[in-house]
Amino acid sequence: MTVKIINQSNNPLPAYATEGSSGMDVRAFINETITLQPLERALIPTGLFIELPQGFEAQIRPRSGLAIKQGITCLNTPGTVDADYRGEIKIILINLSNEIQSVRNGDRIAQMVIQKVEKIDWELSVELEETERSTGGFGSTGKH
Ligand SMILES: O=c1ccn([C@H]2C[C@H](O)[C@@H](COP(=O)(O)OP(=O)(O)OP(=O)(O)O)O2)c(=O)[nH]1
Ligand SMILES: [Mg+2]
Repeated sequence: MTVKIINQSNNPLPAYATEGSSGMDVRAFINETITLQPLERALIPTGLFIELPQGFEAQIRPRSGLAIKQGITCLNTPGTVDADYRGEIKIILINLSNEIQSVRNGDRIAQMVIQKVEKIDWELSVELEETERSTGGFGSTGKH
């Protein structure tokens, strides 16, 4: 499947790092280095605009390396890019470390996973089918 993309940045297009990668790494498109204080968040531009077909979404997910090395993650993970969104894709990063962190132009700050999405119609009911779990949740299946 091909998807239309506009790239207003000076960075390469989001790309799968390996043949088996689920996500394409997405790069920051910024004029100046952004510094994030502990617990500070920032909306980081990418310079990217996409045209997804109906029935798909793009998820914006954190990168594990950034999370473990720098404590940087996506605040709204997984971010949802709707199929009908035509604006610039932006990444909401937050610094969950105790140190000041920097984001530079071209840094791979997140990854984008393209997913199929089902849409449904509600069938308003007063009763639901019984199951083994029934209404049990929140640790109801055991102690460990
Ligand atoms: O990490 C993200 C998440 C969302 N978006 C864009 C695409 C998405 O289609 C739009 C709206 O996102 P969302 O539905 O999560 O935000 P909202 O607060 O519900 O805004 P809206 O009322 O515009 O739907 O913002 C991004 O660029 N990056
Ligand atoms: Mg919304």
